[in-house]
Amino acid sequence: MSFKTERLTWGIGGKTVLDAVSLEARPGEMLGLLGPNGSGKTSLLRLLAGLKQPQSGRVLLDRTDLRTIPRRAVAQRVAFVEQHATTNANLKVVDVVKLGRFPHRSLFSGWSRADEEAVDGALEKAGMTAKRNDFWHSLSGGEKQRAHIARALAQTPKELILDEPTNHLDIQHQIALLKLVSELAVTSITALHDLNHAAMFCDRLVVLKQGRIVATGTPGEVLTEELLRTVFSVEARVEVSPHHARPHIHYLR
Ligand SMILES: Nc1ncnc2c1ncn2[C@@H]1O[C@H](COP(=O)(O)OP(=O)(O)OP(=O)(O)O)[C@@H](O)[C@H]1O
Repeated sequence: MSFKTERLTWGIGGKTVLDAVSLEARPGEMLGLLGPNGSGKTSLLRLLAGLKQPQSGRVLLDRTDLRTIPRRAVAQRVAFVEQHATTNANLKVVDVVKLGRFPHRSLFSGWSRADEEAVDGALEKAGMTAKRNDFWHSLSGGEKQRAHIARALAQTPKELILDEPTNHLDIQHQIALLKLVSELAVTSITALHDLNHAAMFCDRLVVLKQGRIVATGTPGEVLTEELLRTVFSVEARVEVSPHHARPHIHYLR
């Protein structure tokens, strides 16, 4: 087991945003989190990362209640790239990525070869090696997003939480990022809006509607024409792609 939630409930201002959400991310899988705008994806990811506390229910990390695990121990294994991640200081890209090593370092340890290798590897995987010495403010939106991904990878997490990570990325980098995440030896939970990308790369999908899970399973099990109509309010035809054998959605005009 990796992440598991048990009847997680959270709300704000009298509104229930997440209603008894129970899910499990299996070790090593890429779990896609889908749902229309406002369905609760970001709220759920923030609960999983321990940035919000549930009003009832709990998050388990390898069978241990997340609330009982020290923050530093969580940070050593869980990396989270938020939807609107910002970095204010005008640091170089490499310095931002180095921040990912922070949870692994003690007060007395120097910068190690392992730290250096983690940073170099993360920059490479995120396609940011050529920009390592560029200043943050000189980056495009997509490059900033990739630098945040690199920082998360430098953390060498066992669990990776990504909130719409392909936002701002051109199509080449969207595909490259999703392929990278699907091939990493980590458990990942990724909120996505592009259902065809989710179908292509995720092992399993969880679909939220108004804070409740309405479907869980493989892309082939979940992405039905009926679900597209009732959850996403679109008419579509779903075929098995002859190219990658996953569902492919044709939206109808
Ligand atoms: N801090 C907050 N204050 C008020 N309302 C909030 C807060 N956080 C979440 N909500 C509300 O909870 C609902 C779910 O929001 P959330 O951001 O989790 O949805 P989402 O599925 O990630 O949406 P999107 O696809 O648009 O990013 C929304 O109606 C949102 O307005």
